[in-house]
Amino acid sequence: MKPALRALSPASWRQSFSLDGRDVARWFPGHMAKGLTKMRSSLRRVDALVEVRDARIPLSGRNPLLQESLGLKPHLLVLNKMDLAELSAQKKIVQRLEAEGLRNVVFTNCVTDENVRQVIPMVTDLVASSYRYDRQEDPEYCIMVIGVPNVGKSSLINSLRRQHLCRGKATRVGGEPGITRAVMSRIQVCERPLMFLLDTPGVLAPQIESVETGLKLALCGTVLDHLVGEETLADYLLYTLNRHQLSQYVRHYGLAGACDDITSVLKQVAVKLGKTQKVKVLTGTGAVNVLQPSYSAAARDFLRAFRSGLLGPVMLDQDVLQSCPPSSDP
Ligand SMILES: Nc1nc2c(ncn2[C@@H]2O[C@H](COP(=O)(O)OP(=O)(O)OP(=O)(O)O)[C@@H](O)[C@H]2O)c(=O)[nH]1
Repeated sequence: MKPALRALSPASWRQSFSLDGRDVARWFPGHMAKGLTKMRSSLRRVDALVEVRDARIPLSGRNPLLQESLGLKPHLLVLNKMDLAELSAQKKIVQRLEAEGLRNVVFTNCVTDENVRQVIPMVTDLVASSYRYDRQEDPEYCIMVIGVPNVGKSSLINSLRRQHLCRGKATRVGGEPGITRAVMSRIQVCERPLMFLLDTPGVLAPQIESVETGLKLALCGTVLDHLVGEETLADYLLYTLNRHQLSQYVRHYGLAGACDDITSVLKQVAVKLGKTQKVKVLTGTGAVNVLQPSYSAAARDFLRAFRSGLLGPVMLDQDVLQSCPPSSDP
C-alpha cells in the first residue's frame, strides 16, 4: 500500500536521504570562479572582510576557497536570515565557529534591520586593531562583503545605509541567486567613520564537500532550483522537516498528518492549492485530456513557503552540530 497522508510515527521516517546518482558539480555554474579571481585582486585595497552566511547553514554555508583568503584580513562573520533559522543551539554554533578561528560573529535580519547596528562598530574595532599596510593614515575604510549567492549581501549593504545614512537602496536585492553581477560596486554605508563596502557577486566553491551540503545550499536558494530539480529539493525539504520533527507544513497546508512520501505530500498540496494540469492520455478510443495534480507547481509552492518562513524556522546544520565534540562549558 502506498504511504497515505496520515500521521506516521517518526520510526517509519527515512533515516537517510538517498543521494544516488546526483551530480552536484552540474549545479554550480562556472562563472563564479571568475568572480573569485577579481575579488582576490582587489583584496589589497580592502581593510576587512565581512562574510555573510545564511544562518540556517552556519557551517555548510562557507566557501572553502573564500576561507583561504580570510586569514589575511580582519574578518567579521554575519549570519543573516536569523528569522528563518532555528537558533536554540546558538551557543554551540558560536563555539564551533570559534574553534574554526571565527571569533567575530553577529546574527542579523536584514529585512527588519535586527542587529545590523552592531556591524559597523565591530568592523571599526577590528580594523583599528589591525595593521593597515600603506593605508595606515587613510581615513576611509574599505570593506569587502563576501559570501555564497543569495545570502543577503546586498540586503546587508542596504540595511546599513538605512541605519547609518538614512538612505535607500544602493544595490539590487533579489530572491534568486546571482542578482549581483557587477563585480565590486563601491558603496558608502557610513559617514563616521567614512566607510565603503564593496558588494561582490556570490561565489560558490567549484567543489562542494558532499551532495548533502549541495542540497542544503540549494534549499537556501544559492543555485537556481531547476538545476537541482524542484521535486528533488522538495523531497529533501520534507525529509529534513520530518527528521527535525517540524510539522508546521502539515498545518500550513491543512494536511491530515505528517508523511514522509513526497509524491503523496505534493499530490495533496496540489489538490489543496488547485494546481492541476491537463495531460493527454491514450485510451482504446483515442487520446483524452485528463486533469492531474501538478507536482512541479506544488513543489515550487512548498519551497517558496519554506523560504519565506511559513513552515517555521529550521537549522539545516543540525547534523553537523550534533557531530561536534561536547562543549567543555559547565
Ligand atoms: N527572511 C529574510 N530574508 C532576507 C534577509 N536578508 C535578505 N533576505 C532576502 O534574501 C534574498 C536575497 O537577498 P540579496 O541581498 O539579493 O542577496 P545577495 O547575497 O546579494 O545575492 P546575490 O546577488 O545572488 O549574491 C532577497 O529576497 C532578500 O529580500 C533576512 O535577514 N531575512
